Amino acid sequence: MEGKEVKDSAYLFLGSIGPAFEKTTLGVGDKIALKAIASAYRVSEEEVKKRYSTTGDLGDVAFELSRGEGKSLTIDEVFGKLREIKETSGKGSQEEKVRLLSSILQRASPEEGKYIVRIVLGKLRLGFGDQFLLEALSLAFTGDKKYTAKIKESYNVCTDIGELAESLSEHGTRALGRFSIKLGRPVRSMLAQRVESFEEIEKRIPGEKAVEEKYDGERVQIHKNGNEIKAFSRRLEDITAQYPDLVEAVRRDINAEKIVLDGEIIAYVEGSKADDSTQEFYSFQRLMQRRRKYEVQKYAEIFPVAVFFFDILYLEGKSLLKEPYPRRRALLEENVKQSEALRMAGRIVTDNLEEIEDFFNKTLEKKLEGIIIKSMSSNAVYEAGKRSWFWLKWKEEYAEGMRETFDLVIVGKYYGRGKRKGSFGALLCAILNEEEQRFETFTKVGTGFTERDAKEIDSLLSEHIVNEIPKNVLIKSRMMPDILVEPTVVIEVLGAEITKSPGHTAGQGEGDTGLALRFPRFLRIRYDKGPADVNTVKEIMNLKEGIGV
Ligand SMILES: Nc1ncnc2c1ncn2[C@@H]1O[C@H](COP(=O)(O)OP(=O)(O)OP(=O)(O)O)[C@@H](O)[C@H]1O
Repeated sequence: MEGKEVKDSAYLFLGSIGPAFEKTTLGVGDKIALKAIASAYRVSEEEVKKRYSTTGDLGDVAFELSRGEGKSLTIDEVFGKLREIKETSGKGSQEEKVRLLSSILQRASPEEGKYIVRIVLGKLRLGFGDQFLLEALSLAFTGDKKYTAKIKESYNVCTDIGELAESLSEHGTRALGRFSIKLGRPVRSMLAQRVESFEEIEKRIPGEKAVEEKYDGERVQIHKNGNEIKAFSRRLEDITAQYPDLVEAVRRDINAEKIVLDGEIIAYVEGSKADDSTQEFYSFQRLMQRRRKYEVQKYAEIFPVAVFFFDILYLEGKSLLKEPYPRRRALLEENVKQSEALRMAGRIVTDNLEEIEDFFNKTLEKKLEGIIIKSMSSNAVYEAGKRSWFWLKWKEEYAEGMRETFDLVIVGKYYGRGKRKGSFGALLCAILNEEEQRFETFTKVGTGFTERDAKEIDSLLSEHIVNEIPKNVLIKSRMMPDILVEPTVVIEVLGAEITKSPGHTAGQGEGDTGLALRFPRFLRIRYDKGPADVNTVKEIMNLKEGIGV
């Protein structure tokens, strides 16, 4: 077998007549298949129905009814006929599909008839999937199974199984590693590894890293080739028809002629009033309302979406898969003109874990899921189809390992930054060191407040503002808040994890690192408690040992 025959049979093995990203359904349902079987084997439709109700598989029915009259078919014949069936459309197409299917069944052996019926119905179950086929290709065209992993790597980039098989049959192992991204043929998405603890982030990606907002929607790879725009899902399906609004936005606002962008589609509305800096991210369920065949336009208006781009894979004829992430991000920024529907994933670049924590807390405030941490290293290429250590994911639920509440006293306040400038930012909170009789900072709380809470806290604090750090408070200069207050107001906070931190002073003794509470969330003001009633350093140390953090 060679060339085109290899290509076509690779598709057929996977029960299709083309690559996953092309629309290959034949438009044949049970009704058409039933009629074709009846006509091919000259039995009544009733007879076919009866047998179908006992076997539950029209392929088996064809096998039973076939009298073995047909000679063997060639791959070329089968493939050609199936393509013809697919392309028949319009008036009278149902009858034509019946006729075409019937004619090929007449010429098929019983076994062939069985599989042809299953393929046209999209129900081929050979009991093996892509992986098995890749192994078979390795054995057939390199003489050894050991190349399967390498073939799989190529398959992540060349997702057209037919093209891959054909190329292997012609060039053997020389075909490997030669594939690149091509317009109209999506590569498999790069995925992120999960880390088990916040510290692991630093271990996996030491030093400077990018931290991006993580959107919970639908992964999308957009291919623009002049006026032709296509959108592919993570499973490589063509989802262009579902998002006419995004297609239009790409046509209008992306100037590059040939470009491939990677991002996440999310149900989203930008704050509409001038003074409104809010962004509204909606649930995944809401986005799924857009997954429909009919009334697409109407639903596009009811459920507006935006795509948040975080990568660029191809630009004007050149693959960017081997370019490092910082370079790709720079090119992405150059080529995406932001609009309401086309956005860039929000991010910071930092080597400071506390900043990452702050950024994470802010993403939760926006009702996002978490963060993706990305390596800035020069070898951080786009690893198509891989769960890569160049990308780490950290979600709220990972931080929920420990959930305890703490009573803390407020010693300072930070203003909001950026868009939230001047407004309520975060509170610097402390616990009591009984031995030293002072308050030592333990965490910075920036989430969980309603607008009313924020106002109430502001008014309570207003009476206690001071110009210098009070004598009974220990704050590191790097944590200096915008406003200092006497330790008076007590709040209850939910926290996830106690860790060592160079920024906080709680229990630091002679050393330089104190204890800190990670992922704090404001619960309520404790009017009933005074500063002497807050948690003590001793209690926190016991708790830390008790839970073995
Ligand atoms: N800024 C971003 N960078 C990379 N991926 C992002 C980003 N924002 C959202 N994502 C999405 O987050 C997904 C990973 O998160 P999550 O663990 O929630 O998804 P999953 O489907 O459960 O796992 P995975 O996709 O890693 O198999 C990515 O596949 C991608 O679709």
